[in-house]
Amino acid sequence: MDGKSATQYAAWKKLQSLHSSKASKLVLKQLFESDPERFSNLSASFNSSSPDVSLLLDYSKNLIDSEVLSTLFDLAREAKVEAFRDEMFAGKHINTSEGRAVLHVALRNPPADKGGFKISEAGVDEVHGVLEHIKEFSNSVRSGEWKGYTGKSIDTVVNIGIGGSDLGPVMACEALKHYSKRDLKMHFVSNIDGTDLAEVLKLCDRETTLFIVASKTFTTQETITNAESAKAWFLESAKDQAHVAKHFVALSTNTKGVTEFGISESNMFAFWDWVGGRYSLWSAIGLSIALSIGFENFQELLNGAHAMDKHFKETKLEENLPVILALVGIWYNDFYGAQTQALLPYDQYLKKFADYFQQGDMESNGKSVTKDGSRVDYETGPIIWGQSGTNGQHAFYQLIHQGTKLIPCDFLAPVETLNPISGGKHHEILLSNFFAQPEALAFGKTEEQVVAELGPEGSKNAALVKSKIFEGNKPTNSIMFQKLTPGTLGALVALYEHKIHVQGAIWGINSYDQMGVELGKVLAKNILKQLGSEKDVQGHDSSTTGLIHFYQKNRK
Ligand SMILES: O=P(O)(O)OC[C@H]1O[C@H](O)[C@H](O)[C@@H](O)[C@@H]1O
Repeated sequence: MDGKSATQYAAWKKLQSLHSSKASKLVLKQLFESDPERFSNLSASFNSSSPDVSLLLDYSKNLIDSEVLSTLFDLAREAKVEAFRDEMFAGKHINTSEGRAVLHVALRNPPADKGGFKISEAGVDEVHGVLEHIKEFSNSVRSGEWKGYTGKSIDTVVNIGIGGSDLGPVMACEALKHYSKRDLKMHFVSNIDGTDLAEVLKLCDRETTLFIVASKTFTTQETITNAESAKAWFLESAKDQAHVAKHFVALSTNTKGVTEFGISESNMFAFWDWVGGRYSLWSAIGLSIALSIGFENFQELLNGAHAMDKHFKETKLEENLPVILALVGIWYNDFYGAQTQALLPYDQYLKKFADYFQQGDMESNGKSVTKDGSRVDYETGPIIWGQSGTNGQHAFYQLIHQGTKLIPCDFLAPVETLNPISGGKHHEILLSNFFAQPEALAFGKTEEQVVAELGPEGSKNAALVKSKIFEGNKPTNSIMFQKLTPGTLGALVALYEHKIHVQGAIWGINSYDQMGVELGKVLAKNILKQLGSEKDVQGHDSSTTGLIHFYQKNRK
């Protein structure tokens, strides 16, 4: 914490020596054989006041024993994870490079008289007012009361935003489609590539479309350009600028930018600089989610996240789900040299979950200097990737099972499906795969088993035998939840948010800035200016100049 290099911790050094002395002995098959209670010893649960919102985390299929695990918890204590967590909840400005608090937890915090945490920071007392605004507005659009410029109700919503102003709403709208108002079509435009907007506009009617311009800063080139083009498209038939008020709303912290764009303050949903873009789906940025699933469901999403916040804040480290995920992740990331972490939800509604946490995790913990500016001499944030099961099985699981890389995987699945078609047959098949894959990864298939299967004749082909061996001992976490409700989704997202927080705390980095996205933006602005100029491009290396010349020569 506070910029301390993780390698200085005694527990870190002990983990290094445990890895050197034990790694080859941490064999899942033997670990399970030697401890019949391994599952109950190495699983933990999260429960909330809502019976539907609960999670089981089975972390027994990890390359850990009690000594490794207790040393990992020692590391968390030495890195003062609990104090750092409490500082976040108290509103301390833990985003030190930008001098900001980090308070996405305040966005889902109930009022203090209803059991909420006490958080003192400017703007926190405005949270419930903005939620009220979201409620009124989403109710009026959903009921048909909100009318477009020709008096028709809204039937299409286009969210224009990128990064955190896109990925959260996209992921949550997809995840909660079951609860959505089907006659309100939702579209998301993010890319500056004109194709993104052009293809969506083909599906829209100017009289019945609502555009949500979502941008924390309201300066993001992609979003402002897309929003301007959408406004021009709208005005082609609406003509009168005054009609914009019926069809454009903004979600932002930048009132000046919003009003300059031509959206009145009354059509603006505010949030605050202590909400990071990748942590903003709980804020006004979630307006499209509230429009899609209704405000009550949106509130349930917040409640589920708050329940996880309470769990994270109040549960001892050894039973604390985000802490366990974080520590197990560090064990592979920093001691086994694993580069990536796969998120594999066995729930089609969660197909965007890994995409969402690519930004959540990689923008947060993709850092190489500690908070005090020292270069780290260990690995920080993992590469996050994945897709929904069983599709992934037929694409990339081969490499996880038999490739040369160690890929820790998190498997997630609901006990109950929201679509029990064909008498529940699909879900049983889905879950049988969810159970089978971690089992196969952990225990593999030995040469003896392959030989027995192939028989004496088939086994004469030694290469074939080798190709059919599964070494096993591949680590996984399995997370089960009752069914994908808004509350469950809230809890799951908050679980991974806090995992990221704990890892960042141990690595001593600032998980809450994103300076690494700036350089490319600045260079692109400069090149854009040069592309429009008569003069030859200046100041680039020969590769960049060559590419620009190629483009200039061939553009029509
Ligand atoms: O919401 P905006 O201000 O438009 O920002 C959109 C995105 O811009 C940048 O890429 C940041 O790195 C992201 O964290 C942010 O979510």
